[in-house]
Amino acid sequence: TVIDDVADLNKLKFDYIVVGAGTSGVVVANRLTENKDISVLLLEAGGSNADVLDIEVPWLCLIATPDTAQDWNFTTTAQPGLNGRAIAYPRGFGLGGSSAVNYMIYTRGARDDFDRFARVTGDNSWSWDNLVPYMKKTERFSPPADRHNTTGQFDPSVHGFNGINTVSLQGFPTGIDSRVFAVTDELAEFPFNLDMNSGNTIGIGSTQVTIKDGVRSSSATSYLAPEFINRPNLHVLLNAHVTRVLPATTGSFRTVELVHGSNVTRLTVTAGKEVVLSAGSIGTPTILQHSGIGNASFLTQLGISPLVDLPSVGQNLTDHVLLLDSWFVNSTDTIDEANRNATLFGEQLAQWEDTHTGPLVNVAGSQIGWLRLPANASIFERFEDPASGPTAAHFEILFENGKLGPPTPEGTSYISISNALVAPTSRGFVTINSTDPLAAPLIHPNLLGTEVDIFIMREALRASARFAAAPSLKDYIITFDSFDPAFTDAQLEEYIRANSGTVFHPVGTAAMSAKGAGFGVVDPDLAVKEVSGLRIVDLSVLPFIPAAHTQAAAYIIAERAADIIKAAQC
Ligand SMILES: Cc1cc2nc3c(=O)[nH]c(=O)nc-3n(C[C@H](O)[C@H](O)[C@H](O)COP(=O)(O)OP(=O)(O)OC[C@H]3O[C@@H](n4cnc5c(N)ncnc54)[C@H](O)[C@@H]3O)c2cc1C
Repeated sequence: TVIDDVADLNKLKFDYIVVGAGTSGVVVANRLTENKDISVLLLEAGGSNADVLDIEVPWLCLIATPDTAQDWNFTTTAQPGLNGRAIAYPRGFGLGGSSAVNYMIYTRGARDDFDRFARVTGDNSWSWDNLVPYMKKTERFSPPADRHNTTGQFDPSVHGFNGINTVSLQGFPTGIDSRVFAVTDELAEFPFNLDMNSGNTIGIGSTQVTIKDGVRSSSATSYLAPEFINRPNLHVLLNAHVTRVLPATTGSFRTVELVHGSNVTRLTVTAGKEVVLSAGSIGTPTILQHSGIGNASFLTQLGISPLVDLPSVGQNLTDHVLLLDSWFVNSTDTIDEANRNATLFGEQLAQWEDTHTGPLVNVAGSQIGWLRLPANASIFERFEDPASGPTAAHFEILFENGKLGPPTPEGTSYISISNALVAPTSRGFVTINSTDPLAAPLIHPNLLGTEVDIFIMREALRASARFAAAPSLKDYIITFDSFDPAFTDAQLEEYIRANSGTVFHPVGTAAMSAKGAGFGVVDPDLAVKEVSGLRIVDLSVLPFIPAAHTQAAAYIIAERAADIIKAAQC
């Protein structure tokens, strides 16, 4: 039930307060309110996001951020690894959080990623095998928008078909599909992978997406569908920017302070049992630091009384790096024409509005793949392999039937063969910079901050160039557009630093560690160390970044967290 009058906050009692109605927070609020005797208040800084076309139409995700009403509109600090550029750092603002603005690619990650979580936290319940039930529980694997025959495009045995969030395959064929798959037969370094969500990610396969019948499926449209949001024991307050958590009694942080809408008066509300922070990898450490939970000497310098000295808060920010690359092709059957021809695009949008079919039901990335450096790569002579294990990639390769970005000149057509660095060794931070809790924090993802990261990116581009030279693409690709495959190491590095950005996957800023470890922010049960009444459930808790697009991890962790919280009720 959406609370219309903020004065009602005083009249109601809440067992739990969940801060942030994003990907993870909504899952927790949904699962806890399955028990009608449990009352939950879900607080979201943004609005409802209902009926926003750029959110609903899959292809339009490309313009849903940055600099929009459903984005926090953050900017990073100047990034040394990007030649000093500061870049936009989108985060979803409003119901669904980042799941309402993301690009919908759905990848769980590698078996080794989760097994590493189990290893570093000393808690085997975070292992892949123990999380598979939650992977299936969240997922309703469904037919694609065009109802095409999906045999041979995924492995049904690894999926869930009765969950809440829809996962499907892309729903419109593209002109490059058969060529990309043909290359997996031609070049051994690019194997075919029937289902990258099986635990073994390595290889190239069909992209799985959170799209239901041609429309985005976010945590807001799935876990907050009418039958859930209308539960009498689930109370949702929109436009509620949480400023701090406060100790209700010494050490028990069950009180939340917030401002509502444009009213600057700070309100407080107290949970009977627990507060769950699900404000994401930027929001959660920001709230903690304003609350005096963080590096005590840093907070003192800033003028905030430290209440709990947890120096890991806001540290360990880890993100993936994306570089879009294109090649000229001799076809007109690409997205480039609709990108520059308003009439054609209008027809596609009309088709989507009529039937939720057509090219706009797709998202960028007709196929994706996950690849590793060779075991004898020279970088491993001096540095440890940063990947979690053999099922996890060092870099991703993403294909699209045309060039992404602004319209291209008349008569030009492209294929994109892009790359992401998915085993980064760089670590950055999120820190507050002012005592004003409404001020944006400093965000330093430290993209391409290490020699290992630039090495992996260079080799990823070289792999893309080898892909582009495969027999099935030889007559299709005319020449390079973005970078010359003959570039030297130095030229490639210069090109990468000048053109890379984020894949929007920040994690790790309130990381889990073993109970009693002298670092980290939460224990393996996601309870904040050294306090009571406060848990964190969002991607800030990940100690390492999975080699995958990260939304699936948010759903999986939140499903398990809900069970942890329920078990603690008794
Ligand atoms: C543009 C973009 C594209 C992406 N593409 C993909 C993709 O294709 N595939 C994929 O897997 N992942 C993708 N991601 C990443 C993925 O969406 C996120 O990793 C994931 O959704 C994060 O979940 P979360 O629960 O940690 O945080 P979020 O979903 O961001 O939720 C945090 C919520 O907390 C709210 N909040 C924050 N601070 C406060 C406060 N002080 N008070 C009240 N509320 C607050 C926010 O408004 C938000 O609703 C993308 C992300 C973006 C931004």
